[in-house]
Amino acid sequence: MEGSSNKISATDISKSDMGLFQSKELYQYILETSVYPNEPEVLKELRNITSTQPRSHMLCAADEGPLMSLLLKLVNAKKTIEIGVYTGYSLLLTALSLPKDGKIIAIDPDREMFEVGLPFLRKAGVEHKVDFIESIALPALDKLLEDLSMTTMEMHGCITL
Ligand SMILES: C[S@@+](CC[C@H](N)C(=O)[O-])C[C@H]1O[C@@H](n2cnc3c(N)ncnc32)[C@H](O)[C@@H]1O
Repeated sequence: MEGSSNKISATDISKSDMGLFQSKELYQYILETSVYPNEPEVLKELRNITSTQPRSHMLCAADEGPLMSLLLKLVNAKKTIEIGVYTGYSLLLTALSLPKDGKIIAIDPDREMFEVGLPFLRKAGVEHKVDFIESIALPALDKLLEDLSMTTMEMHGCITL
């Protein structure tokens, strides 16, 4: 659609950030009347701490949380992989949305930022669901696949230990 009037120009960037709403006022209204009042306290605390950290623009938007949580519950997710943790807002949100025996493999090369959010995972009582891997994603995913095929071979009796 090159040249079409639907193309987003640099000056429209902030408008495009509003997604479907296309109005800062409406977006603000939805945040204040629906999103923030329903955001669990521990997520609110993590959001506030994260706003004092370097690169806090990377934090996931508050209105993405309820949608992610709904989708995780709809598909009855038990195991997830989080690629790109930062301080762990979406990680904590996922951990709160999974059942008690749910598991998350969380991958990020930046352990320092993960540790900013770790006390909030503990406070919410969901730390046991998270297995943090300090790495960039691709080699960590390759290793997970390798381990999975080893386990499958063991299950089928291809390897004797
Ligand atoms: C946009 S932030 C993630 C936001 C986070 N999900 C949240 O809810 O706040 C991106 C993160 O990806 C990490 N990252 C960058 N390159 C990566 C890679 N190749 N593999 C895994 N994580 C990576 C960065 O260290 C950073 O913490």
